[in-house]
Amino acid sequence: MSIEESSSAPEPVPVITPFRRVAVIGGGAWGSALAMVADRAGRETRLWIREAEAVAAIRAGGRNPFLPDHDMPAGISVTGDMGQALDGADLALLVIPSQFLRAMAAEVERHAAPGMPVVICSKGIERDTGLLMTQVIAEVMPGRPQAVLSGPSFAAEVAEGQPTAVTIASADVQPLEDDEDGPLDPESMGAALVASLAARVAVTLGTTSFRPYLSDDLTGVEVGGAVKNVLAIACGIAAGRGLGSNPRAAIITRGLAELKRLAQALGGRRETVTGLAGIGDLTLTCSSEQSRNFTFGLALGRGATPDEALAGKSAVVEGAVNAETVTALARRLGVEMPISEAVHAIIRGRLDIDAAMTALLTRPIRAESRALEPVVAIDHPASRASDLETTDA
Ligand SMILES: NC(=O)C1=CN([C@@H]2O[C@H](COP(=O)(O)OP(=O)(O)OC[C@H]3O[C@@H](n4cnc5c(N)ncnc54)[C@H](O)[C@@H]3O)[C@@H](O)[C@H]2O)C=CC1
Ligand SMILES: O=C(CO)COP(=O)(O)O
Repeated sequence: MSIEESSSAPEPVPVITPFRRVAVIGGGAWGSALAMVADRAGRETRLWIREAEAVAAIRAGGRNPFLPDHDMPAGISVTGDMGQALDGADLALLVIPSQFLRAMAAEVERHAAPGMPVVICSKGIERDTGLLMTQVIAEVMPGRPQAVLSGPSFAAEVAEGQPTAVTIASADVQPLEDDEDGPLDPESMGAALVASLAARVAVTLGTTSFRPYLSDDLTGVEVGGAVKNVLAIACGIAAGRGLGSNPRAAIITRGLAELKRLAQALGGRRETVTGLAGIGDLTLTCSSEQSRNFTFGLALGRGATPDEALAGKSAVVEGAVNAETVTALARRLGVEMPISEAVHAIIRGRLDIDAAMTALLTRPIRAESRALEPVVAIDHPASRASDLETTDA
């Protein structure tokens, strides 16, 4: 820092008022952990759980079967009554598996106060429509302010209070000055970010162990959360097949290229992909048996069928459904996502794992970066890529 800078008057620190009453809608592992975060941050917290048995278990023994190794703090009020959970709430966190969010959000809309913002904490794309979760919410809760919370955050570690960093994005980050004539002014954008819903949610949930970063790129954040689950299955499959560290690094890196292409095709930004909700969450879930998506892939790689790998599990494996939703969306947009395609084909039983690996490894040889023009594509000497190209649904 220069002498001139250090002697200048300090910038005024903006005061942001946190939300006081937080309703967490969805009491699976992640909703329960986020309720603990809100409680630790000093917010009046209510947790709505769909399963009456889980509500009863918490009331009787203080533990949620969805997060069985952690005590629910007594300060969190747990209920199976949506109206009660939302009564007086000034913020709701929606923590519902992606394929059920539409139905649950419609119920939230019936009980929520007008203008109460919602924070989407689910990671996925809707199967029937191909819509991102923000688009689903815009349809079901029209006009309601919304933010997205995502990033590398295993529920159990958050419940333990392990240091965790997440991204919170909201769309209300408009430049304060008219910059139609030129590039965005970073100062203006920075000021807008501080005044955004994302910032208010961040001060509502931030603690010494839970650190939010702010963004205005909802699309980039959402695509990261949905695609990393599919790639975690790919890494699990490779591990289950007995493959080592080289293949995992290749899947993560080339998977990130797929994630980036899809995010950009949908209007998301490249720097979001290299942030917590992109590469951060991708590396977490691709390298840990704590991930349900990774362990699902592990079972497939060891020879289980998808049904066998999912049997008897109440925990959601978003990537098992999202392999289909992600690849369908990518095809519609003309985006190449060969690893995700391979995962989808394996789950559907259209391609066996060895054939998928060979097909991926023998795709045409091309420049690592598509930024290099013209894009070269040379036939691989051992080409079997046609296996992948014929797996279309
Ligand atoms: N568990 C984690 O570490 C994290 C999970 N997430 C995301 O949070 C979302 C919720 O996941 P978890 O809390 O982990 O779930 P979970 O696997 O712990 O529990 C399953 C959840 O699904 C709900 N559910 C089951 N059938 C339903 C139906 N028909 N309608 C509505 N809800 C139904 C249950 O009530 C329960 O909340 C997912 O999108 C997941 O990707 C995001 C970050 C971390
Ligand atoms: O999203 C998660 C961590 O950020 C949880 O991943 P899994 O659903 O694969 O367990």
